[in-house]
Amino acid sequence: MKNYINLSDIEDLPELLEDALKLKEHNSDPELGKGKTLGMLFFNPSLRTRLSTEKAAKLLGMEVMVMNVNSDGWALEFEDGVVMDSNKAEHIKEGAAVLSQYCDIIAVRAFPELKDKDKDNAEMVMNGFKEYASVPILNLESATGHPLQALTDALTILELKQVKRPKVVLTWAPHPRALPHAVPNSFVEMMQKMDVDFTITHPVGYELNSDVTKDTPIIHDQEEALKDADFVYVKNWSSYEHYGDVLRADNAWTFNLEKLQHTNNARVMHCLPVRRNIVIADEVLDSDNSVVIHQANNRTFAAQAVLKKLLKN
Ligand SMILES: NCCC[C@H](NC(=O)CCC(=O)O)C(=O)O
Ligand SMILES: NC(=O)OP(=O)(O)O
Repeated sequence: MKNYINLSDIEDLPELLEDALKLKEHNSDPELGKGKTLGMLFFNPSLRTRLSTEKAAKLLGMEVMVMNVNSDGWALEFEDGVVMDSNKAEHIKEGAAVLSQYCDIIAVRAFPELKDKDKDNAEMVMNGFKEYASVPILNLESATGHPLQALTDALTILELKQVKRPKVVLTWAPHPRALPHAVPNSFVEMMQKMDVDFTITHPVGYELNSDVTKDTPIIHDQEEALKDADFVYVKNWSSYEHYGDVLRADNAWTFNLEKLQHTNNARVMHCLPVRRNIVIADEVLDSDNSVVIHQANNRTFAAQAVLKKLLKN
């Protein structure tokens, strides 16, 4: 694997998932990354991604360097050919090339601004690193995708499913802030690759990018969509059509016990962090149906399997 920026970078998904499961049981490669350095750059906050990826790298024997770019680094310019007379002191051309001298893999988190759809879809930060770095790039959640999260989610469903082809429902839930589409996009793309019966449910106006959802069934009646679900993935996202807008903030779509009762005693998933009693009710998060901590634990092994692939490149 040259980079892990999109799910399309995965060459053999079943093999990658199998390796992650094996690594969870037994750390078979504690020396593979010896003498190699992972550099992680964060343009946005993180708990799980930062710590699970660092842990994964260390389980492979790697050294890890972490930088919060906004607070610690020079502001980076990504536009080509500009006169750099603004507050941006360093161009991605030098920035990525210099980092490539110190790091064997560069990992980057850069959320969208949710103001200009075309700009966010252009993935300027991730693509800037890809173009000007000479080492593999690992996406730690970009404007449009969170492929490490999606790999974790696939791993979690694979481990916990009780029937060969479970019914999986992605349901929108409310949130006070405008959130990105990265997590639902990557989850949708991952479910399309897996042997699951997959449905998306959200209020009218919250359609995701149709280039992502393709022919996945979308049902606007949440109760109907949840019927017989084995897994429910709860997530907020802002409007894609009315780009970045929060169209509604009422609690009619909050995932609570009443919603759970429409399902087949479903396992409830969320990437975290989750706003309790807005996105998911306490009664669900504190129940045995919630697998959010199991999911967060799997982040380490998904990251480890991907880092192995990048190291072997
Ligand atoms: N990395 C996991 C999710 C990150 C982000 N959530 C957030 O920003 C939530 C922040 C808040 O609750 O204020 C998202 O939805 O893409
Ligand atoms: N799920 C996830 O990516 O969490 P963090 O934002 O805390 O890294």
